[in-house]
Amino acid sequence: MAFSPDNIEKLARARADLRMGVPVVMSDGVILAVETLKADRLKDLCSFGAAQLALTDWRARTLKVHVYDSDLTRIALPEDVSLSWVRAMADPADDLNMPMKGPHKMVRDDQSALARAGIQLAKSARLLPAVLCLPLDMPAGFAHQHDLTMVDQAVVLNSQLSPMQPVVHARLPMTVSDAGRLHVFRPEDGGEEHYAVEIGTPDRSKPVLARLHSACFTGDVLGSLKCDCGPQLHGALAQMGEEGQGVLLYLNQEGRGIGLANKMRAYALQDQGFDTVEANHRLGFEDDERDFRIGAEILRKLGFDQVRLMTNNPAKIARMEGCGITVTERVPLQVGRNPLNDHYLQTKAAKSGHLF
Ligand SMILES: Nc1nc2c(ncn2[C@@H]2O[C@H](COP(=O)(O)OP(=O)(O)OP(=O)(O)O)[C@@H](O)[C@H]2O)c(=O)[nH]1
Ligand SMILES: [Zn+2]
Repeated sequence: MAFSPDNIEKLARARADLRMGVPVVMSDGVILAVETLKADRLKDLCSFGAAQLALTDWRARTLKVHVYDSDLTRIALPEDVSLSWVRAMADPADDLNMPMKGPHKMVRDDQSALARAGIQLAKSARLLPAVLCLPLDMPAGFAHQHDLTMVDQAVVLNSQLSPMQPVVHARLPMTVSDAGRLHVFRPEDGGEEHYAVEIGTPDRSKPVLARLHSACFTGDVLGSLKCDCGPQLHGALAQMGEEGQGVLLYLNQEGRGIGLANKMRAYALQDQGFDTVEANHRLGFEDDERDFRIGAEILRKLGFDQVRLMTNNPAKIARMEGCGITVTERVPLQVGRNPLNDHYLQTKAAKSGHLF
């Protein structure tokens, strides 16, 4: 292994830079995340050349802005651009008070890869999916001059998974079973850790009762009534305890992969009357941004390739199968319906195909 950081390690650095508001240089230019943009950096960026604001197609639809690049849109920054204008374009919090933010000058050349990679990096940094981009002729020189991290655009766009490594496991007696064991997995790029709770010693040659649980701080820890996550987490563990074996992956993919801050933005939009899917779209996200390769890889590292999957979500089954895990049976997990999450569960059934 080389002493210097490789391409995937540089991506992890770039994510940290974006979260601090520091620009990141890519193969075709430089980008800045809108969420962490500071006024002086916006001014500097504009002094270097004609910068653009890149938003996803979903955000563009909410703003009624034309989409020329299929999955994203690029808007030339107006001459009198201000930090508050840039933020209002990216963050839907004030859409209802301030619906019109145009007219806009669209960028329509075929150089959209920088914007696409920038948005993808912002998403993986769990920020709003919106970036400022400035195309550059000599990006390496620019990176060197300003002491910025430089990443390969193709590596961002390929979204290769950083391999998950087992860090440690230890016995964990729980109320549902005293034969519990917690495994900690860490991606090689130092990113977010994920956990596996193994109950009993399941036979690796047979399908294991499994649950892929996505973190929900509000539901799992606080007992939120807006979703069914807490009861699903505890219900799944209880069933594994009764059967004497099973594996529950606790995946840190909060908010279906958009992060807790963005999930709370979505909750604020839900208080304005939008449903769970519409709220994600107004923020510029797909309705489900989770990467199921992580769960599949952890299962394989634990020695499992066949599961009896506890879920109501057929898309989860398809995505696990797509990642090479055989789902021999769907085990329904219908718990925790209450008057405050009834509409949320109905929306999941109507729009995401959940089976309740
Ligand atoms: N973006 C967003 N995420 C939410 C919302 N409500 C819950 N979540 C997240 O949704 C995830 C719940 O996913 P899962 O319990 O795996 O649910 P699922 O994919 O619908 O499928 P099941 O296996 O049937 O539970 C957690 O990460 C929650 O934080 C919401 O309104 N918006
Ligand atoms: Zn939840």
